Amino acid sequence: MELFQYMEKYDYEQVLFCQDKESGLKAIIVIHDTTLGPALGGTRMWMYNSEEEALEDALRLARGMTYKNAAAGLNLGGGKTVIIGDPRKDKNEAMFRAFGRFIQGLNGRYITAEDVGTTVADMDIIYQETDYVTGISPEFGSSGNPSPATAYGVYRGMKAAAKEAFGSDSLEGKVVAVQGVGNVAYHLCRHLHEEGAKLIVTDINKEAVARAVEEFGAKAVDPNDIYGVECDIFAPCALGGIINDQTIPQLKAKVIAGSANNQLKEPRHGDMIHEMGIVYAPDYVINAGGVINVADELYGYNRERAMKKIEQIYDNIEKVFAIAKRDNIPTYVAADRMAEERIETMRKARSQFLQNGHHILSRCRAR
Ligand SMILES: NC(=O)C1=CN([C@@H]2O[C@H](COP(=O)(O)OP(=O)(O)OC[C@H]3O[C@@H](n4cnc5c(N)ncnc54)[C@H](O)[C@@H]3O)[C@@H](O)[C@H]2O)C=CC1
Ligand SMILES: CC(C)CC(=O)C(=O)O
Repeated sequence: MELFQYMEKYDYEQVLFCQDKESGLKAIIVIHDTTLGPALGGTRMWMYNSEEEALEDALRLARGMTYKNAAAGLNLGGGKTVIIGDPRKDKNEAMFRAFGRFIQGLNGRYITAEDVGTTVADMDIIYQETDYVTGISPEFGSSGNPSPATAYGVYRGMKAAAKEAFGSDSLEGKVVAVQGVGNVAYHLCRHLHEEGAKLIVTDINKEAVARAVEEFGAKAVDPNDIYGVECDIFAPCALGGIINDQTIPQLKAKVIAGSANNQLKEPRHGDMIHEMGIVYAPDYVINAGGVINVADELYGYNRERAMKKIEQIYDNIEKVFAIAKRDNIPTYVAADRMAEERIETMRKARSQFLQNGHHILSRCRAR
């Protein structure tokens, strides 16, 4: 990849490669856009096959956060980190301390949180080195693990998508196929089970599957079979790129609504599902519950206030569907339009000069 060419094409601000030999830290922090405020996005730890693959993931995820934060109405820009390594084997305290120091060096331009492969305990270690971390333990006045909040937002957004597809937002009796039953999807399955939905689940982790089968009466299928199962709703809750040339022909669902980031492998796959009449709830709009929850920490965390905002994901998804209908475009394009309009409006609103704490006249600065 020609990095600068790619950065120019999608308007990335900054890419930071962080290395610490002693702890084995190899991290890539990407700040995509800070028009709306500091870049906030989680840290993913994953066993990437190559540095190129890690960089591509970080770049895509960071840009997704710009759109997610804008569409959710947050005064935050977009960024993300990936750490190269196996979260089950390669973590150590020094690694997250070193990483925390790199974040502190950015002086608030980037704020982190959990993502796939990182936990509240990891964030607590990072917190020892930097203020710019959210989703730490509640005893520090923080919001804790963002996954239940993300799950609640996905549940609300799924109801809005069901209303669009089936004429009612009730999920009772609906068959939902869930791919990946990790941190977010476990809580999502709980909401769905409580409402009377029927669950089909898969995961590469057998224990995660067994828990969903036991607690929610879910039916388990092999990971490769989840795309083609008979269901009303497909909920991708594992990794990205799963709506692609191979999986689309298998899909039987009328709705796609799940927590995974970057679900469409390429934009054209969004066009394909649109043409098939599938109602797609754009990933970064429906999965914003976690970031809305951690962002509330910037004001002094208040769970009630955060949950009220997460409820509104239902309305945000409806707004996206309305734009898509108005402009006769696929929902993923409508979501981009909604996010981009907000960023542009705010960019213009902020174009006037504002003296930011420092007096511009040197004789006044001295006082
Ligand atoms: N945790 C959060 O608050 C948020 C998570 N997301 C996204 O939601 C997705 C899930 O996140 P978490 O639940 O936090 O991660 P997680 O790591 O707890 O869960 C992901 C699950 O997917 C499984 N998985 C991985 N590859 C799979 C495959 N090919 N087939 C079936 N299962 C597979 C894993 O074994 C794991 O159980 C990710 O894409 C993440 O970026 C988005 C917004 C917020
Ligand atoms: C997990 C969130 C707190 C932030 C994030 O990285 C996301 O929404 O993908």
